[in-house]
Amino acid sequence: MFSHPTHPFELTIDAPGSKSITNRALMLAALANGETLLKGALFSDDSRHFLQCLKDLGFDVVVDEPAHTVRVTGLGGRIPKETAAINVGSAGTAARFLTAMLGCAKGIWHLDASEQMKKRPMAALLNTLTDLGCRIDCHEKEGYFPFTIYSEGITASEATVDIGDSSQFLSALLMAAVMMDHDFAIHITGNHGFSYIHMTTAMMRQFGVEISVSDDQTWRIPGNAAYQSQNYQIEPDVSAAAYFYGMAVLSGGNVLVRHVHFDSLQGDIALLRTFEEMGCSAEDTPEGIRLTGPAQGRLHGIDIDMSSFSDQALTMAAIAPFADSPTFIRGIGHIRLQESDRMAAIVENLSRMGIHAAIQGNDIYIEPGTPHVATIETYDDHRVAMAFSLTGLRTPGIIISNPLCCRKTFENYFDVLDAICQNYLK
Ligand SMILES: O=C(O)C1=C[C@@H](OP(=O)(O)O)[C@@H](O)[C@H](O)C1
Ligand SMILES: C=C(OP(=O)(O)O)C(=O)O
Repeated sequence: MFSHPTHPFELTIDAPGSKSITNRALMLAALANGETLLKGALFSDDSRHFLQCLKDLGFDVVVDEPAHTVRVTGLGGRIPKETAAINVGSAGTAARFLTAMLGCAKGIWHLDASEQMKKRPMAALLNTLTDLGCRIDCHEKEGYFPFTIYSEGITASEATVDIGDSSQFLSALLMAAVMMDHDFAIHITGNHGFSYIHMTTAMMRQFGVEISVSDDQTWRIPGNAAYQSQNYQIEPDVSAAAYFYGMAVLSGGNVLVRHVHFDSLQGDIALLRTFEEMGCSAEDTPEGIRLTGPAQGRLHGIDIDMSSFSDQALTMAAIAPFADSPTFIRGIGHIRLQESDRMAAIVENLSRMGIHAAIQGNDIYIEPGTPHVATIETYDDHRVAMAFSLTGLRTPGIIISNPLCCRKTFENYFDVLDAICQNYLK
């Protein structure tokens, strides 16, 4: 439950390590040859599952949580065990990346997941791996977790994958393709934002593998490619930082999140440019970006394609009612397939607060208004919980049901929020 800020926020704060970068770096480190030290790693349910999966596959992984580091000893593309059972929890990244990695490795692999992840799409990736020669037995429902992969390794030289449901399918295959010792090409079908694919190729480059792309349609990975072990600094999570920046937007104050910069690998950084268009100002200082919110009543609605930073659709939806004109969030149809049906979660929770919002195909329309007190149904979705905590800053008394679901990517978000609020709320 929240109450009204008494004065604008003036905040300098740290965000946890990036989930997307941590889980990519874990995969790249495991496939590199030798010891990689990851600094600034995230420790949350998603990365804890990835770490446990690597251990269950036999990798030597040493975690130092207080130091935010992980040491991974990679075996140059080899998996230590020939058969293993892993559980990816609710992490889409672990689910997709490790499925591709094991599909490329000779062995028998049993993969299980949380009840939430069992409902999320895997079929496009499983179809591609089947086309490449793997046998995959799904144990509950065709195209979903849990399943067993029987792989003899991959000898084919090209594959096609449909990324309409998730760009993680392509990211997974790109990173895993380095395990093959021949040239490999991946073609895509389906539409999806490319920001996370660009993150993948940028990180592959940082780990020493250069791949070529034709028209964002075909990716070629050279047969002699190999990841290099190294010391690697993980960026803070911009998707998590967005909730702190949202506090500046709604309180009219300013918030600086340390080490967040506009040259981030993370596409969600585009949210800050969007906030600028809505009336905020952003300054990239050596310490991090400082966002200053507009004076009360000066926040403008926006018509914005968020397909390449759709994790922030919920943040935008929580803020949009306070704008002086309607907001259109476009190109986000795929968020129906994430931790919850996020389009439905937006409309349902806004209407509980008396705000008119409507789904129009792949877009959402939100009218300005004054949200009233309501209980937010989180559907066990961390972003629903964290995003609507922002609405609570302007609508005292909002209740977030099951706030602990934030543990997926930001374990102590509500403790941090509480500590912030002590200074600003009456
Ligand atoms: O590759 C990644 O790290 C991610 C890709 C996106 O998922 P989709 O590609 O399924 O939209 C994003 O929503 C998710 O939080 C992280
Ligand atoms: C969609 C998300 O996660 P995942 O990596 O499980 O797809 C998310 O973090 O908003």
